Amino acid sequence: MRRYGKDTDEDDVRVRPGRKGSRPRTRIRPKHEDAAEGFVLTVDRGRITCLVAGHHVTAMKARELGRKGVVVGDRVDLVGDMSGEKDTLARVVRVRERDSVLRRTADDDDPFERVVVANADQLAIVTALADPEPRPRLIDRCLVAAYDAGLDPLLVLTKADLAPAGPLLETYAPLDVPYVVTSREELTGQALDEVRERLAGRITACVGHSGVGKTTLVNALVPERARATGRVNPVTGRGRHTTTSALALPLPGADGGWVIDTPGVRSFGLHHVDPSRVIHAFPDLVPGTADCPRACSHDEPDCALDAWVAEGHADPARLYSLRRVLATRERREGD
Ligand SMILES: Nc1nc2c(ncn2[C@@H]2O[C@H](COP(=O)(O)OP(=O)(O)OP(=O)(O)O)[C@@H](O)[C@H]2O)c(=O)[nH]1
Ligand SMILES: [Zn+2]
Repeated sequence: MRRYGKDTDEDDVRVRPGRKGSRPRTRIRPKHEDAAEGFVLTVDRGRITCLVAGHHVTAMKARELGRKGVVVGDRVDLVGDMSGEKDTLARVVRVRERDSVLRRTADDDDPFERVVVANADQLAIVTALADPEPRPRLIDRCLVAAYDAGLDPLLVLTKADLAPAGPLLETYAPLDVPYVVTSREELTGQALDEVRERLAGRITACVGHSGVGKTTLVNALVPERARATGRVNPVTGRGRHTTTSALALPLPGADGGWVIDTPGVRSFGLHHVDPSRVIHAFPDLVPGTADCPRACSHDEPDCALDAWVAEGHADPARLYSLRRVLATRERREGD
């Protein structure tokens, strides 16, 4: 049977002369069953670089995705030109369900959330011990963001050649946050191995204030980075203050894993954070909230935790630390 027989009203179809090989458009949208799976490495001005079957493919968002964002760490389905050759573009047609979302707002009054990274399971909070001076409130805010997103925090204290780590670590001891201390000189030796161990097999987002040595650290972890960045983002020289968009880099080694470098943050807005999720990062204190008033922020006079801790059920330093990180949700000058 001929599909476009003369006896149908196809006569009404005007075929433009000179358009060889043009076919009438089908109204049925393809279901993209043949879509390939990709992992988003970076997003730069609408260009999405994905890892697809071992090579880099540049893609755009398909219109059917609407306003749904695509961020680094997303697992996506792609169709179109998957050759990865220069000037080719594929289309991202689906974003798979995310295991986690790390969000931030530009500041606390800003209701507009930005998803920074998807699917990470660890947040490395990179802080220099000097130059720039450590900012405990920024660390606390990153901790809250990690707790809220369900990521395991990891403190990475850099520039140990400039100042000792002791005082800062004392502040964080009651929080039981794992940490590593590094300095540039050690980035070939044991400190680096320690970082590697912590990162192996995981998807780790790195955040930190600009200039703390995040890029230096990531470059040490991923020696092929220069090549990788050259391929992913030729514009970026990756010198000082040049990290402009988040970038996922594969960790060498048998366990694999990803490290995601993010642009330096000056602040970490926490408009979106729900205190009832933060308490779950303090499982030892959770039983003490049984008698709290409804929707207790655990940072208010009626909070039942004070009495419970006073009865000896938990270390007061833990409650103090919870309160301290919760208090960082309130904005202060310089955050
Ligand atoms: N003394 C000392 N300097 C370091 C160390 N690590 C990095 N630096 C220096 O600190 C400066 C900033 O390092 P980067 O790695 O570019 O910092 P960054 O955090 O990636 O900065 P952004 O790209 O702005 O986010 C550079 O001049 C580094 O050479 C260290 O362990 N000790
Ligand atoms: Zn409470």
